[in-house]
Amino acid sequence: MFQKILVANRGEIAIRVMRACRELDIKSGAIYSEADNKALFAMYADEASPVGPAPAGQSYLNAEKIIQIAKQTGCDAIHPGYGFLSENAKFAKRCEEEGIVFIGPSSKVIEKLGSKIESRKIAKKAGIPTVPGTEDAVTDVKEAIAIAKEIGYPVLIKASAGGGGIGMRVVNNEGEFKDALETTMKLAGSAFGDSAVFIEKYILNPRHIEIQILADKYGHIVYLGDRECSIQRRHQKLIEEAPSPIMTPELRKRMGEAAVAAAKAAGYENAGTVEFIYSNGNFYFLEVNTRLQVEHGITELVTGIDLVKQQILIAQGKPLDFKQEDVQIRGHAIECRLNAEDPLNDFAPSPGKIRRYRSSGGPGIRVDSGVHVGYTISPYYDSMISKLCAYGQTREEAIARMKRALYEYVVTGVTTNIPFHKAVMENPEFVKGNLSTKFIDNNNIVEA
Ligand SMILES: Nc1ncc2cc(-c3cccc4ccccc34)c(N3CC[C@@H](N)C3)nc2n1
Ligand SMILES: [Ca+2]
Repeated sequence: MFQKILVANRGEIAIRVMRACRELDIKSGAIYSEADNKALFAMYADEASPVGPAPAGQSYLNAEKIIQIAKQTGCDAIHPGYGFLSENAKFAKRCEEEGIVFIGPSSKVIEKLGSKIESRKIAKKAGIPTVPGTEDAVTDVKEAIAIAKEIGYPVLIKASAGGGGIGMRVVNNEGEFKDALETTMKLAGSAFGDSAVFIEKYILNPRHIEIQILADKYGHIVYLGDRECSIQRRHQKLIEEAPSPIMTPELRKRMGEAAVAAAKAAGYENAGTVEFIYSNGNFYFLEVNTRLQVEHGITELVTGIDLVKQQILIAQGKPLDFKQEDVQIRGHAIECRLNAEDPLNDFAPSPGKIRRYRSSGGPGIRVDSGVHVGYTISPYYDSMISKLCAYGQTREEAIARMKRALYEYVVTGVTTNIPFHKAVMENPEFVKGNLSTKFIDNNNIVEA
């Protein structure tokens, strides 16, 4: 049993992990930067240690300082949350070297799955549908053009070490290729320290559907249903739901088993998400996210399984205490990410001090918030205020509850995207479940 876990993150996810620790009777340690010294998560933990100045590079990304704090405060394990160092193989390896349990997959698996080229090979070998494209990195434009001719334009050039849509470039014809290939390789080199790129057929207007998996240390791997994450802006997810409006028991079984096969082939342990794109009845493997995701709460709502507690139990060497057939998807859950951003200023973060704050409640509502009255949203980090989740027996009930909860939510002092979320909940295409990754582009969402 762990006595104490260091939560190497901030805001709502830090509180989320600390809540799981408290329920498991495990002490929690926080790290906080100078910008977060009055933050809720730092007060919530059993112990809080300053980790450095506000810039993430000097605080939440300072691997050696975090490991030093873990050792000095007697932590057995570190939970990285999402973002920051959560998918950083070097950090996971340093934890392993220092005898501190990294709550997640092994550093080797994080490294392997951090390469999209490697991940595609694993998926293909496991018989999982992948997007038509190249097996390996391409460097030679002639070779790339030959492949593109074979699979047909438009194609995507993707950075193997990329994430969240960074280092992705659409190529519509042969003439564009040379420049697109060179710029994408250069960008990948400078952004990720790895200029390897590969080619995929560009699937137009797909849905973005992902499968949650849990794997213990004894080879038991289960999938915990699906999440639709198509409503995003510049690869920032805004609204997610579980299950996907187009999901059927057969499709869920096919995608779930594909996700488990990929995890098995990769030697996966702990919580992970296998990302797919879906179009015209076909789904294609994209990548594996080797961390707990922001939107994990909607899966917890429809399965009743606490993913963070499962992560901690798995990291302690406990076998899963349930099987695939025990997993039931019941009802429908929607998550709206409430951000301090100004839709009239191109959704730029709108940092500032929260003057009045009252979050929603009542039947079927879950709020994961990291803020409070008087809290200043920092310009140094993401502009998230909270995640508002609404659960219902049906999608219609979940939407009705989300509309009510958005009506109840009061935040003044900063501009928020609550009006955007209200407008989506009223949007006929959304209500019909007609989603795609082009939803925001295709529907001019008039702020309510
Ligand atoms: N071959 C092929 N075709 C269409 C794709 C569509 C996406 C995609 C996924 C989710 C949202 C998007 C928004 C704008 C553009 C693309 C997307 C995509 N992503 C986005 C980030 C990363 N998760 C992979 N890969 C794609 N790959
Ligand atoms: Ca990813």
